[in-house]
Amino acid sequence: MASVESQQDFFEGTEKLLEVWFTSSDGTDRDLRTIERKDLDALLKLVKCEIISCTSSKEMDAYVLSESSMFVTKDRFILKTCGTTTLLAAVDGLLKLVKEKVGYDMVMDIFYSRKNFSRPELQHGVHQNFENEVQHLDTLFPNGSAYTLGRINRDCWYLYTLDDEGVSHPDQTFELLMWDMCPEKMKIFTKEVCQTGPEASQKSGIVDIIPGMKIDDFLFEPCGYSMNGLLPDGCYITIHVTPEPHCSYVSFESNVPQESYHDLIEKVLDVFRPGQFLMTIFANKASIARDTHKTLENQHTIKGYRRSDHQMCCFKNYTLTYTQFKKSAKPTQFSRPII
Ligand SMILES: C[S@+](CC[C@H](N)C(=O)[O-])C[C@H]1O[C@@H](n2cnc3c(N)ncnc32)[C@H](O)[C@@H]1O
Repeated sequence: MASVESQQDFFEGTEKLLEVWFTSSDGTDRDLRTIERKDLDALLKLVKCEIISCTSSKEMDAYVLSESSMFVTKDRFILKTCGTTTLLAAVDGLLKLVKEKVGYDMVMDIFYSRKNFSRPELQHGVHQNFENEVQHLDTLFPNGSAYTLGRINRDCWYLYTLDDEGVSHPDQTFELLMWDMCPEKMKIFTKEVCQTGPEASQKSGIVDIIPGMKIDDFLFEPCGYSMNGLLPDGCYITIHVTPEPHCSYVSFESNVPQESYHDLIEKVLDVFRPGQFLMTIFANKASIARDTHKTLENQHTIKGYRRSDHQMCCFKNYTLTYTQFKKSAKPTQFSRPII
């Protein structure tokens, strides 16, 4: 069996994340889950990934993919893919498929986002830079808006959205993207330490992040881990781990509504112990998370981490907080000698 250290191939853990909300002009009741499996497989072929497994709750079908995850509800489609997948190659096909097979004729809202890649030159087509991704999306959505948050010469996060009135019922998305991971924690997500996804979920403490989840987890050979966790009322969490020390990365995403994400953040940090992380919280006006940005504004430290960046954006219907933290072991040097 190859060891993790010997696997020197670079893997881009950073995901491309697409969320599309659909509606119909005639108000008829429709359901994206009526799309047939063969059509989903064909769509994912365009992205260069495939379905590994599927679990369902009353409100959603959740798929673990060879490169991350996909979630399908009545009116929302989420596709999250990592590596060198070509996610945006599927958007046009998705819109046509949904119109033809489901009958939705309108996009209510779209969110495309990602962190900056470690090795953008390895990406294919439009994914090598955000400007090209935006140009591509602009051909499909005449009213799209594109943003960059964070430091454009360091770590940043890109967003494309419609900035319309959009989704009116409570909606929120919380993401923690982590890198420079603790090597000991990462070992758990290798076949040297665990044999299966469930063993890795148990040993790492992932099962305890939110008790009572219906978990679908997978441990890759020789390393790498993906999971979807389903909760009541259409809530989910999804976690993806790239444990290779030279490119370690973990993502956590959830739509659980919380007035404060403080406890959840601490639990996730305890499980993974990243060197650095960035966090985004989207909440619309109807969400109980709509005021989290107020608490986060004054939060300069979290459990041994110090804030390095913080921004807040107000869209028509959503507020978005972007914030970045680093392990605060070394004091920050405020001045530099002139050389
Ligand atoms: C699919 S997973 C999770 C990726 C995720 N976006 C993340 O947060 O890191 C990627 C990890 O699994 C490993 N892996 C092993 N076999 C793989 C395969 N067939 N496809 C994708 N990743 C694989 C990669 O080397 C990497 O460590």
